[in-house]
Amino acid sequence: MNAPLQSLSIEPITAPLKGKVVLPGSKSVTNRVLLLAGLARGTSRLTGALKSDDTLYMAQALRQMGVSVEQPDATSFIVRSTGALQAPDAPLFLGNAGTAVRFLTAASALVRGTVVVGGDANMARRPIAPLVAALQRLGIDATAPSGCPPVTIHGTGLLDGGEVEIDASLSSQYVSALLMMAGCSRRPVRISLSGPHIGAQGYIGLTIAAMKAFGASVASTDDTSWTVAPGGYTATDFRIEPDASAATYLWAAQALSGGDIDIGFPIADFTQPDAAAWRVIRSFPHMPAVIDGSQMQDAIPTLAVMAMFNATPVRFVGIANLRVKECDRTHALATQMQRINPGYAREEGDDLLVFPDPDPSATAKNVRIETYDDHRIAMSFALAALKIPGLSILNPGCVAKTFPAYWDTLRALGVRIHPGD
Ligand SMILES: O=C(O)C1=C[C@@H](OP(=O)(O)O)[C@@H](O)[C@H](O)C1
Ligand SMILES: C=C(OP(=O)(O)O)C(=O)O
Repeated sequence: MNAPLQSLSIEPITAPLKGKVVLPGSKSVTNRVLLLAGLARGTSRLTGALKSDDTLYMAQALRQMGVSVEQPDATSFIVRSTGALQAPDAPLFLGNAGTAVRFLTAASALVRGTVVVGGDANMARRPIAPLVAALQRLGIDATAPSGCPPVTIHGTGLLDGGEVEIDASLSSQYVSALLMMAGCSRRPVRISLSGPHIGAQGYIGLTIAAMKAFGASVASTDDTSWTVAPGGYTATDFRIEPDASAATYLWAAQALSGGDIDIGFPIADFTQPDAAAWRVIRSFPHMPAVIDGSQMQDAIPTLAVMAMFNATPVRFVGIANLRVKECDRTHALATQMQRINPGYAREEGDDLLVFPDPDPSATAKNVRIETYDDHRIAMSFALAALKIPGLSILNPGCVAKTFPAYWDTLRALGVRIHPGD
């Protein structure tokens, strides 16, 4: 086996980037429909799916719980299930996949027996206490002593229903997890928000749409409470749309290079929240002075790196929970920008301020960008390397979390990328 690459060095582009790319399937949708298919009795064919660390961890966990998950080709899963998840005989290891950990923590309440849900060292620092507390309020025996994974759930195989409040200000995934679990309850479940706000509301819409495709019924009067009817899920065939967060890197590469990149999917057809980033990217090099990232959080690394080349400074607000993603993204972005040029960025409370350099090509430095095992830090700083000479990206393999073909996709557009030391 080859040792993982230490770094990739990227040459600045000398011409606009042009061409057609194939985007990976949506991580968010793939992990929702994998779980829903696992909770549905019968056979579901999922096409357009993402095959990456995050979704393969989900698929493997479902197999451990008695679901058959086959991979007939590079973008499909065939899921066969009895509709009931069984207790696995070993802990579920889910890497740093937030969706898989949160969704399976709640779904494990439907299992008769014990499930331990955990991941890697980074995941062991990502908060899950609000979700565990909500499960406890529903009468489920769930514990996470550190407030982060691993979580141990002792289920009875039956969920009674009821009402539960949850503070989802740290992660909307807690609500999505409860909603999907609630579809398999014996009586209706009402979920309402107790916290001041929810990070990315659009992800709740994505969850409800996927649940409805699998036959569930969800009612909501506003954006703060939902009632899920009992009845379980019906197996179905589902076409997964491309990943909007992945699209942001290509949109940015197009804007930064003045190029023309065809992502093969109409922007208006995306249902994921990060598609909203397109409007900001399109405004480059006149991005707004203040960008609210609350509803497009995964696009912020892309937008922040673009802001290094904007005509005017940009302040990113509404990004407090970027600090509890794969790494503290606000700190990672500021620190790596400052290593390129100390004046590039500043953290102010939870805001990130980016100050463009009027002549970035003169910034030539030999900077090896630390990526903190975070795919989005690696993918976004690759965009900076298109403009600034001398940058290399450490641990480039971390893009496998959601976009394993990222480097090949850039190469196919003409970007010159070489193994570093
Ligand atoms: O529900 C989802 O699919 C996601 C929700 C967001 O996380 P939070 O809800 O934790 O902010 C996002 O950052 C993540 O990549 C995917
Ligand atoms: C935050 C992310 O992932 P997750 O929470 O699903 O691990 C992401 O993909 O940017």
